[in-house]
Amino acid sequence: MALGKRRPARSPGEGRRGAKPPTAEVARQEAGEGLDALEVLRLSHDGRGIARDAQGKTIFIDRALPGERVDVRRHRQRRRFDEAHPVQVARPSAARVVPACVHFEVCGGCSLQHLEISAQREHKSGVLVEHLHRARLDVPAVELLAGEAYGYRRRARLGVKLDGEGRLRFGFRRRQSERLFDIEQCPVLLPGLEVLLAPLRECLQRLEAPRQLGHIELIAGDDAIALKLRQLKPVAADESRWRVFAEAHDLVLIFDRGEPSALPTLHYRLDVAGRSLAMGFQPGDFLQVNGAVNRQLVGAALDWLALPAGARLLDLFAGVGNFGLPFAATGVRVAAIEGSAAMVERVSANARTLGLGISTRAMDLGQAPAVEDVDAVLLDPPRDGAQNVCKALASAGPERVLYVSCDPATLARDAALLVAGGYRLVRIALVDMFPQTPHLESLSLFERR
Ligand SMILES: C[S@@+](CC[C@H](N)C(=O)[O-])C[C@H]1O[C@@H](n2cnc3c(N)ncnc32)[C@H](O)[C@@H]1O
Repeated sequence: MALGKRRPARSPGEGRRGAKPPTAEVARQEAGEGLDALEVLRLSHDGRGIARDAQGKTIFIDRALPGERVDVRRHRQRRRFDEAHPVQVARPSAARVVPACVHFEVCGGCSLQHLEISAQREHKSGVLVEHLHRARLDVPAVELLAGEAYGYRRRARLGVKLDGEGRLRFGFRRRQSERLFDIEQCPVLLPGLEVLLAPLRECLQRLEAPRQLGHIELIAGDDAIALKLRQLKPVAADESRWRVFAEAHDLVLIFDRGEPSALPTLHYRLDVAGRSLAMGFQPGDFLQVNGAVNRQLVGAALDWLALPAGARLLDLFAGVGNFGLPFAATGVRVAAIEGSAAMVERVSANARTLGLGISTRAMDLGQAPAVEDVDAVLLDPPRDGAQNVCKALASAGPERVLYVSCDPATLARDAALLVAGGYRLVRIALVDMFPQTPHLESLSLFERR
C-alpha cells in the first residue's frame, strides 16, 4: 500500500527563493534510497507506531499500526529516538481502514483515522490502564461510553491567514506546524457545522480586509449555531457582509473584538428524571465537545453515584453545571465550585431558569475547598488534574469520589493519592469523547475501603 509522501522537516532556506539546487543526498532519497524496512511493535500514547531499527534505536512512525511492516523515511533524528513517516506499508494491519477525511495526512487534528474505531477504543483503554498500573493501582475491567465515530464535534476554531503571496488560508494547523492548510471537509464536525465550511470560505474570499480577522469559531447548541469572529479591527463593509451571511445561514453572529461584550446564550439539552433540562452556556464557556457522549457521561455519573434525594454532593470544576444541575434535578443538594466567575453566574442563572436549588461559589481549586459534610464529591478538572483537591480528599474525603478526567497521566497521579488515603478504585470507564484522535476522557469511581 503506497502512501502519499510527506516532506521531511524543512531545513533553513529550503523552499525559499534562491534555494540551492538538489544535493546528492536529495537525489539519493528521491531514487528511493535511504528507506528503512521496519516492524511496528506498538502504538505510542499519541497514536504513532513504535519500531526499533537494526541498532535498537526507537523510531516513532506517523500513521503506522502495530503488526505492520513499513518502509519509512526518517524526517527527524534525535539522540534517543528518530521520527519517520511511511513511504509504503508493505504488510498492512487488519485494523487499518481508509481515513474518512481527505486532509488526514496533513491535518494536526485526528491522527488515528487510519485505525478502525473499536481498535482505537481498545488502544485508549490500554493507555488508561497502563497509566494506572504505572502508579501501582489495581484497575477493574474498563467499561466503555461511546457514540458515533464521526460527526460529533460541536465546536471548532478555524484559522484565517493570508500567506506570503497574499493567498487566503482558511483551516486548521498542519501536523507539528504552526502553518494553516486549506480545509475542504472535516468529518468529525457535526454535519450542521461541516456544511458551513465551503460557504464560509466563499464569504472570506469576498472580504475587503481578511487580514483583520484572527480566527473563526463555530459553536453548536441544540437550539442554534453561533459564528464567532475574532475581529482585530472593525471593518464596516466586512461586518455587513457577515451580517448577510449569518442571516442566510441562520447563525447567531458574534464579533469578538477582544473586549468584554454582551454574548448570546445557547442551550444544550440533558434528559434527567423525566425532564429535559435546557443548559444555558455562552460561547466563551467550557463545553463538553461531544454532545451525545456527554449525555452518556452525565447519565453514568447519576447511575454510578445513585445518590438519594436529600444527599449532599460537592461538584468541583463545575463549568456551567453540566453535572451539578442534573443531580439537583434528582433532589440531591448540590454545592458547585468553579474557577470562572462567568461560569458560576451561568450555573446560578441555569438553576433559576430550571427552578433548581444549588449553591455556587467561585474559587481557585488549585487550593482545596472544605470537603466535610458531603456524601460524595464529583470532580472534573482540566488536564492538570486536581492534586491539592485529592490530597484533601485523601485525608478527609467522603465515602465516594467520582473523578472525570481528560488526562490519564494526571488521573493516575491523583488516583494514587486517593488510594494512599484509603480509597479503592471500584469502577472505571473509557469515555470516547474525541474519536479519531488519541485524546481520551475517563470516569472513575473511588470508594472508601
Ligand atoms: C473539564 S472542564 C469541566 C466543566 C464541567 N464539569 C463540564 O462538564 O462541563 C474544567 C472546568 O474547570 C474550571 N477550572 C479550570 N481551572 C480551575 C481552577 N484552578 N479552579 C477552579 N476551576 C477551574 C474551568 O473553568 C472548567 O469549567
